[in-house]
Formats: sequence, C-alpha cells, structure tokens
Amino acid sequence: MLRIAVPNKGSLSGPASAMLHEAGYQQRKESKELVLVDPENEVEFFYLRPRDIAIYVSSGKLDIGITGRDLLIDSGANAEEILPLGFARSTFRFAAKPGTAQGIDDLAGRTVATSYEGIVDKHLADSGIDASVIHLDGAVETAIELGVAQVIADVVETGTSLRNAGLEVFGEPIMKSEAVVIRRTGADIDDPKVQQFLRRLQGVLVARTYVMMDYDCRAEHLEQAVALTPGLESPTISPLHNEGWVAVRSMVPTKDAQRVMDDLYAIGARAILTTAIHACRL
Ligand SMILES: Nc1ncnc2c1ncn2[C@@H]1O[C@H](COP(=O)(O)OP(=O)(O)OP(=O)(O)O)[C@@H](O)[C@H]1O
Ligand SMILES: O=P(O)(O)OC[C@H]1O[C@H](OP(=O)(O)OP(=O)(O)O)[C@H](O)[C@@H]1O
Ligand SMILES: [Mg+2]
Repeated sequence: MLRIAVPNKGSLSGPASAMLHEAGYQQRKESKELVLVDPENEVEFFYLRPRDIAIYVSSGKLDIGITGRDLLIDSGANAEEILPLGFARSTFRFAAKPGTAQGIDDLAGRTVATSYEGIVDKHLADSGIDASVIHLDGAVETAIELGVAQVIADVVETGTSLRNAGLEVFGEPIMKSEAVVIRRTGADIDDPKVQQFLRRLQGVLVARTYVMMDYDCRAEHLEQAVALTPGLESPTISPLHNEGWVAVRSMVPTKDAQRVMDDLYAIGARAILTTAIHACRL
C-alpha cells in the first residue's frame, strides 16, 4: 500500500482532499478521522498537521505527502518537491508599519516575528543581515501592535490580514509557495504505485486547466484554425458530410477559450463548442 500524508487542517486541507477525491481516491468523511484506508486503490491516507508532513515523509515512514512549498523549506527536512499542485498559492513577505522599513537592510538589529523561522533565518543569513527572530505560532500580524517585534515575515495571499493590521509589505518577496507533492529526497520515484498516483493528480491538473473544443470549418481555413488551436500534440481532423468542410477537435487552455472561440468565429468556423474535461491521462 502506498502511504500518503494529507494536510488535516488549514488552507491546504480542503483543496488537497478535493483534488484526491477528483483523482478517484476515497477521502475521509469527517475531520476527526486521522487515517483512511482505500483498499480498492491500495492507498492509505494519513491526515497530519501541514507543518509535520515533510518530517514524516523525510523519515521514510510515509511514501508521499502533500504540503506547502514554504512549509517544506521551513522544516529543513530531507524531502523534495516532485509535483506542484496549483492551489494554496501564496507569497512569503516581510511587512511592517508603513514608513518604518524599505528593504532588507533595514532589518539589522531589529526583531522579526514569524511562524516560519527556518525560512527567515536562512534568508537573513544568505543576505548577511543580523536580526533577531522570534517564533510565534500564528496571527503574527498582531506582534507589531503589541510591541513584540518591529517586523513580521508571513504568508500573504490577498493581503487582507496585513491591511487589517495596518501593515504593508516591503522588500523583495522571500519566496512563492503553492501546494506540492513531496517525497523523501532521492526516494524511488519509479515505483509504479507512486507513478500511478502522480499520473492521476496530473490528470486532474490537466482537466482543471483545459477544455475540449470542437468546431467545423472550411478546409481552406483549416491551417489558420489549427494555428489557433494547436492542442497538446495535434488536433483531430474528421471529414464532414458537407463537401469542403472538416470537424476539428482540440484541447484549449480554459483561460483562453473565449478569445479562441471569437478568433475561430472570425475566420469562419461555426458550431464551436467547449466541453469540460473530467479526467485524463496524457
Ligand atoms: N490565506 C492563504 N491563502 C493561500 N494559502 C495559504 C494561506 N494561508 C496559508 N496558506 C498556505 O497554506 C500552508 C499553511 O497552512 P495553514 O496556515 O493553514 O497551516 P499552519 O499555519 O501550519 O497551521 P495552523 O495555522 O492551523 O497552525 C502554507 O503552505 C501557506 O503558504
Ligand atoms: O493575505 P491573506 O489573504 O490575508 O492571507 C494571509 C493570512 O493567512 C494565513 O493565516 P492563517 O489563516 O493560516 O492563520 P494563522 O496566522 O493563525 O496561521 C497567514 O498566516 C496570514 O495571516
Ligand atoms: Mg496558518
């Protein structure tokens, strides 16, 4: 059985379980369940704190985990990213009261509050800055108001939490993060069970990113049309009963679909349809 760590709480938990469910795996029915065996797919899911997942995977007791890139790096664990998953996207930034800091050099001699000491310590060391770092478990935005630190380093998505606390970001982003699949560094990625798991998740990613587009066009416009819808490998072209017309089928990035439909219409294509892809193996 493949043993997989899944976040049990927080921003990563819901989307991770939703993706696994979309990939055909059973998922727990209630948030108190800590382990779930999916015998049909020969997988065992362990619902763990997001912060602990890299540690478990690096120990080799679990084969694979889903966590945040920032949490992986912060942990310093002997684990590595093998597939980015496109959700729980965030940046990791310094923030302070407006006008109190412009760049990393302003941190010298100051105190930085964070839940991600590993990332901050390394970033300060790499930048040659001597600052104190204080660890807080969460809600670090409040640390400045309460005088525990002059600067915070935290996850920023919409920026709402910072605005609400009267803070603003400064300096370059320390890192960009998203949910990722991890394994122990150097672990066997050729294991067929691991490969099958990754293919399933890749299938979900593709299904989320592309739509299937079908349309009819005159044979003389085919090259122009195909240039607009090159697909992943090559579009499927079928003859129509009407002489001089062909039907085209191709995958198109969802974000481009409306523009591509307009452009196809403009060159004379008709009966342009898009349909959702529910699953795929490329
Ligand atoms: N508002 C957000 N939007 C997107 N991703 C986020 C957001 N907050 C956190 N994340 C991402 O989720 C992961 C951390 O999740 P979360 O903050 O829920 O866990 P935690 O802080 O370790 O746990 P907890 O806060 O429950 O103690 C990180 O990868 C982080 O980048
Ligand atoms: O830019 P925003 O969209 O406001 O998102 C960022 C906030 O989300 C996370 O907090 P979380 O909800 O995990 O609480 P925590 O601080 O207790 O970890 C993070 O620590 C920020 O506070
Ligand atoms: Mg949090």
